[in-house]
Amino acid sequence: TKSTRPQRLLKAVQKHSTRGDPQSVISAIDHFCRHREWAMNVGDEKGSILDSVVSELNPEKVLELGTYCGYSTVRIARLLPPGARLITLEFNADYAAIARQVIAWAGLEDKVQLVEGASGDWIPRMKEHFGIETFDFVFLDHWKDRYLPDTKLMEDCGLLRKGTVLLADNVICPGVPDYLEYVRNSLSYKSCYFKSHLEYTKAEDGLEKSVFLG
Ligand SMILES: O=C(NC/C=C/[C@H]1O[C@@H](n2ccc(=O)cc2)[C@H](O)[C@@H]1O)c1cc([N+](=O)[O-])cc(O)c1O
Ligand SMILES: [Mg+2]
Repeated sequence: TKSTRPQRLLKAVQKHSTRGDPQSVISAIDHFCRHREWAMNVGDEKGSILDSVVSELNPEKVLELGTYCGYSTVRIARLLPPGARLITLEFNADYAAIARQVIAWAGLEDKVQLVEGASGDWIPRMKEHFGIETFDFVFLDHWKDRYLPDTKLMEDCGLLRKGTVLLADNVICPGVPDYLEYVRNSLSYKSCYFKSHLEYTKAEDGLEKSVFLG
């Protein structure tokens, strides 16, 4: 039977990158997506912006919504200090199986906990199940109609503290208008837009960085 795109992406990682070398994994995925098959990774251009936000923040507790094949998981985890933890939520079991192998190939499994299921089910369980008080950094890159409800859910569950940074992918393409309107108009957030391009294309897209003010 025909392979899936995530399976072909994993094969490209195993063929063209070095085990235990996260940067080579990132480069292999970007090359595959630019020259073989486009895939919905945050990509190299927006990925550099993601890197700078993570490096500046040095977060201890990170939540990623939407693992897919683990590209941004590897980008973030490779920058985390020792002892820092990244929890990444993935709904699709097939994507999760590929992501686990990409994360392991990069040698980052000790920093990453991939949880299978829906964000709406797991966000309310972060405290009792993972012993998380609050997150320092949240990367939103899952279903675009879930960005806003999940942000409100994180607020309601007390998972955001003064200074928690939310970074949202795709605020232009495919777009998340309700989320943007909320974080840009709410008195609880200081928000700013990082203009960039949709991964591996010339179309405009960007990241919205929103600091929770408590
Ligand atoms: O649609 C997009 N992303 C949706 C991602 C969804 C991912 O989040 C997971 N999830 C995890 C937990 C959940 O609760 C729900 C879903 C899904 O199982 C999937 O792995 C998208 C589309 C384009 N595009 O150009 O079309 C570009 C992008 O950068 C994108 O991110
Ligand atoms: Mg995206």
